[in-house]
Amino acid sequence: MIKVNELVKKYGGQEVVKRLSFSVREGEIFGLLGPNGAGKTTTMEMIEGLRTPDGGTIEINGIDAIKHRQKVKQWIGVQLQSTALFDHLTVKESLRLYGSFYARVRPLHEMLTAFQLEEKEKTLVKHLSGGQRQRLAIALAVIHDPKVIFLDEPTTGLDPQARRSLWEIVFRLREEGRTVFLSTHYMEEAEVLCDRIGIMDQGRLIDLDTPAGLIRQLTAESRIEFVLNDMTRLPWLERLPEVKFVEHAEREVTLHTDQLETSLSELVTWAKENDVPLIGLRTRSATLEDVFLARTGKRLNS
Ligand SMILES: Nc1ncnc2c1ncn2[C@@H]1O[C@H](COP(=O)(O)OP(=O)(O)OP(=O)(O)O)[C@@H](O)[C@H]1O
Repeated sequence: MIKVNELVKKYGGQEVVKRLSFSVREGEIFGLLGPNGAGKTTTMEMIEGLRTPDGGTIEINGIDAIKHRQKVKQWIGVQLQSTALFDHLTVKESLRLYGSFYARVRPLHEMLTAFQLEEKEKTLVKHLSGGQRQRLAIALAVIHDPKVIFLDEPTTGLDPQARRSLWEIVFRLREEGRTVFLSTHYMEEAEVLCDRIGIMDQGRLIDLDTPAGLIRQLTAESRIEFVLNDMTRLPWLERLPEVKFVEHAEREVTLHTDQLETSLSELVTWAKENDVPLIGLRTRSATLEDVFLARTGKRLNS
């Protein structure tokens, strides 16, 4: 659906998007994940036709999106920043106004229902909650029934409940057969929402895969943690099957393993046979946060 090849953007001679190449498949939710300043917005806005690239090509639905901006525009929907909405219009008036820009639009009542705004149709935009504003901003972006929808950090600043309600809406966009291209700096959001994720840092795409695929790439997949009373037992733990190495901070022990189930069942059997209590036993599997740390050397939300 979208093909980007060797995309470059410079500001004042400095490259902020560096020969980026990737594809977004039809009907998927694709996410760009990266810290502030990684170049996500610049990349999205070049694809949307709002900024002109300094190099590379962009294809949308088989058409050169740089040469044929107008043609491509009808297929795409771009979520406005919620600050760009008109505060003194009601929800209904906003939908009517944006609808008037297009020859063919989705019916008003359908939009109000789909975006859970039925009860707010007569409310002024300035009186909406953060979540309602975001839902309206997305409704306005899909009023002309586009094939591809761009959402730039759609849940930034929302509380967990409003965030979840927005995720439902994004899933529905995919169910309707649309392609969703979003950016986020929330790990959990990327993991729950996206079919595939491109990790972006300093203008480059450093990895691209499904969330599970990214996590699988990590060697030390899982950890088993517990408190050990008798530290003389430590050498036995190192010999347990599939345990790669053992760390400890005072009596808090961490076993690193590629095969969580095998190591865990061997550990429990060994502990029972030797009457060793495993205090506060718990397991932890790798997350996208670990992937990000391993690939970039830094934490995303620090
Ligand atoms: N119009 C501009 N003129 C000059 N520099 C810019 C402009 N827009 C962005 N930049 C710079 O380009 C880099 C990438 O910015 P961009 O907004 O694309 O990153 P981002 O990943 O979307 O970050 P954020 O999550 O903060 O929105 C940053 O260093 C930013 O300061």
